This record gives sequence, structure tokens and C-alpha cells, in this order.
Amino acid sequence: MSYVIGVDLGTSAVKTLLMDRSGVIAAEATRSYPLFHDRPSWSEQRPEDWVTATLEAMKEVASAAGIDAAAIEGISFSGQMHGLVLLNDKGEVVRPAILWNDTRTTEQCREIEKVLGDKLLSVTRNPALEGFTLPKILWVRQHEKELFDQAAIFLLPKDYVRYRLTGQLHMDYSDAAGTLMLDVAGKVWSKEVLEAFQLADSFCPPLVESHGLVGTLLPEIAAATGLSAGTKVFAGGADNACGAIGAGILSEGLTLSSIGTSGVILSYENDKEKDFGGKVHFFNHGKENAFYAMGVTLAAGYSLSWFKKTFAPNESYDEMLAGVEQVKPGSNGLLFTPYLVGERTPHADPNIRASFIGVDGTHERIHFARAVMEGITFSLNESVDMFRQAGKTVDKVVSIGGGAQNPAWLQMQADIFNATVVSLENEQGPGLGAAMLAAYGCGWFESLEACADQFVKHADSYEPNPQAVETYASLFRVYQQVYAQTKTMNDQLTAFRG
Ligand SMILES: Nc1ncnc2c1ncn2[C@@H]1O[C@H](COP(=O)(O)OP(=O)(O)O)[C@@H](O)[C@H]1O
Ligand SMILES: O=C(CO)[C@@H](O)[C@H](O)COP(=O)(O)O
Repeated sequence: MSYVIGVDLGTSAVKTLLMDRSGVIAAEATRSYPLFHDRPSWSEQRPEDWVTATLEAMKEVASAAGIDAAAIEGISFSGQMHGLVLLNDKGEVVRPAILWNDTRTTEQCREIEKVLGDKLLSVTRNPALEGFTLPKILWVRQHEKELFDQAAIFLLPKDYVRYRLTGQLHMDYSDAAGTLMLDVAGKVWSKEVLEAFQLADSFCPPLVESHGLVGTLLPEIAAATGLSAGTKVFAGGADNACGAIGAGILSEGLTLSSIGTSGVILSYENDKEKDFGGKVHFFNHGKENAFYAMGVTLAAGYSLSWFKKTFAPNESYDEMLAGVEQVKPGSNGLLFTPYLVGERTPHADPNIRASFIGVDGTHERIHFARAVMEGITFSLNESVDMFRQAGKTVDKVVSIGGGAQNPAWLQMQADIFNATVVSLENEQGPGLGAAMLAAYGCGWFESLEACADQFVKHADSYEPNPQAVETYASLFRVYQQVYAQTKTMNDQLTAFRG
């Protein structure tokens, strides 16, 4: 039997999956690493931590009982998007990576809008958001000039790990799309953007397809992990592109809902000219010459993990959520907006913060827990709503991420989205997509679709309950008012934040 490894470099941890040719998981391993918030809006990680954790997790799956490491033919990657890694001309990291959920760059976003004008949307197909990479590059140039002057090239998180594994510098289109420097439809680094910000062509790594072969493992990496030095390494993709591949979102009409740390509603798109006016993100898919549109809730699973950490620190998710399905839709009039770290879609606003509205003396912790789940799902529904308004059909949604582990949450998604929600047998979304890119790259299948037929297995299906759909439709209209009604207050509260 031959195998591939999918590496999912997430925000909280790296997860590695060893998969055989029939799409069965032979082994998995996870290693976590710290996140640093030195200031309220900052979010950074040490690239070296990613490398150490990835090597350990790869070593663990490679040494799984009964597996001949030489039979592991290929490796590919899924990575947290947008994070800035700067390297000097010796390939050394210049400063810690600035991550996707770091919002220090509002001033740089306004500068990008001013300098690029209409070109921003027509070329990069996306608005300037704090989380994207170009604003981070401009921030480092403005605030840490000495460090910036040392930087010869930039990479995204998984590209750095792959560079350390192979010695080769590359970036794939799906991840490059999240930098605001790619001509998304043309699939080249945008000369207009680079010239407008005086960035050299050599500052950007060579672009490749997600299934593209970029090299083999360096001998020292093979020795450290127990893998063969001949193991082929394929570029991989952005975590949301890989999540889509791992959920079989490879043709028009399919929608993905992902509730991880962040939350995503993603819709496959064949038409590179499709125009959402910058209201949702528009990125290259990990499938060649395909695209996807996506709305992002910054604190989706993070809202529930914050709630658990604060109010149920010694319980598991299942313990904390026991009985949540007994609480009626609407949590007895308690409404939550998940703006714990600001928001992206549909309100790109780093200052907005979360609210509980309608708290009364009858509410118990379980009502708050359900309200948090409902608020996260309402936020995702803003994107569903926008896709429908743009003429897309959203009637079947594949749900992935940690949030898909709770059946009540899957039913809630069906009721709030008013669509059939399907869960997967394998909860590994992006890691599975990464393994599929390696399997396809190795030539095991003639297309990603053929690979999906073998690797992606639907588990349960949840149909919308008409009564709950009606309740949620009314409540969603109330939810949609909270942003505008709390915005000014939150702007005023920024002065009091630590
Ligand atoms: N058993 C569970 N029930 C409900 N939600 C869960 C459960 N386990 C994890 N989650 C949610 O999933 C999130 C983690 O999802 P995951 O896909 O692992 O995140 P990431 O890859 O972004 O780090 C947690 O923050 C939590 O909100
Ligand atoms: O910023 C985005 C997408 O634009 C995030 O989706 C990140 O790519 C990482 O998310 P997690 O998988 O860690 O939740």
C-alpha cells in the first residue's frame, strides 16, 4: 500500500494525516504552538515553532505501526492564510510572523485604498482588510524600517514550513490570492500593485499550482522524520481552498460552511470575472483555474472557545453543550453577536465587539451557550444571504471544522441557512484537502474530482425544520440590526480597551 501525508498548519496547531490510496486515514498526529498577543490588536507566531511542531507530527505519523516509511510517496500542505513571514537573503526569518487575525493595520488599509483606487478591486478582486498580507508588509516598512530593509522575500506560513522541508521557495495561487498582491484572474503577481508600493519583483516567490511538485525532502529532514529523502513535496493551498477540496467543493452549486477558529461560507466559482463588488473575498481555488467566493466570520469557533474558557474551563465541549438541543431556537430571547475580535463579513470593522442582547433573570448558562452558537451561525448566514442575493443557489451546505462535531449545531445550521447540511465522516477538512493534493500530484488519480470520489465521504444529512426556519428568519432580522446599533458605542469604548 502507498500513502500520502496532508499537513494542516492551523492557527492553534499543526495536524498531520497519513492516508492510504483508498482514502482511509492510517494515522494522525497533532502538535500545538503558542500564539502571542503582545498588544490588544496584535497576533503573532514564531515560524520556528511551526517547523518544530510539523517535524514532530510528521515523525509520529511516519512511524505509525505497520507502515513502511518508504511507501509514503508524497506530502502536501494546507495553511492558515495571509500571515506575513519575512526572510533575509540568507533565508532567515527577520521577525515573528504577523497573522491573519492581527488587526494593527487599519492605517495601511486606507493607504492601499487611496493609492490603488479602483485597481484594488479590479486586479486583486478584494478589499483592503487588516488581515491581508500587503497591509502587514507596509506596517513593517513604516514601523520597523531596519527589519524591513533586511527582508529579501516574503512567504506565507505553510510556504515557510515547506521551504524548510525542501529548501525551495514557492507560493501557490490559492494562498497568494490572500496577499492583495496577486492579479487573481490573470494568475500573476500584479506589476501595478508592486510598482505602486515600490516592492521589487524578487520580493515575491515564484507561483505554482497547488498540486505542483516543488521538490523532495532535504536529507536532514528525511533523517529527522524517518521519511525517505525521495518523498515528493507538492505546494498545497490556503486552508479554505484545502477545506473546500477536502469537502468535495469542486463544482458549481456546492457551498462549504467551516466553523474553525474563524468561520467561513465558501461557494465554488468557475467564472473568473464574477463580481461580488468586494463584499465577499474572491480567491483562486486549489483546483487549477477555478475560484471561490467566501465570507469570513473572524471569531466563529473562537467565540465558543472563549465562552468555554471563561465559563466552563474544566468541561469538554460536549459536557458544556449537553442539553443545548433542548433549548428552543432563539435561546429565550437572548441574542449574541460574535464580534470578539472585530469582524470581516459583512462589516469589515476592527473596532466592533461582541454583545449579548436581551439577558434576563431566567437565562442560564446553557441559554448563553446556545445564543453563542446561534450568533456565530447568524454571522455565517450573512454570507449565505449575500450569495443568494448575488444569484447563487445555496441549497446544500457541507459543514466542516470543529463546530461540525456537535449535531445540534449542524441542525441549527440547516435551520438558519434554510438548506440541507451535510457532515463528513472525516472531520479533517483542510488536512484531507492537503492529502488529496498530494494524492493527485502523485498521479494516483486523473483529477481532483476522481480523488474526491474516493476520499470524501458524506456522513449525516440535516434537513431544515420549517418552524425553526421561520423563527430564525425573524430573529436574523433583529440580529442584523445589532451591528449598526452598537457601532458608535464600540468606537467610544476603544479608549477603554487594555
Ligand atoms: N465537540 C465540539 N462541539 C462543538 N464545537 C466544538 C467541539 N470541538 C471543537 N469545537 C469548536 O471548534 C473550534 C475548533 O475548530 P478547528 O477546526 O479545530 O479549528 P482550527 O483548525 O481553526 O484551529 C473550537 O474553537 C470550538 O468552537
Ligand atoms: O483569514 C482567514 C481566511 O481569509 C482564515 O480562515 C485563516 O485562513 C485561518 O483560519 P483558521 O483555519 O485558523 O480558522
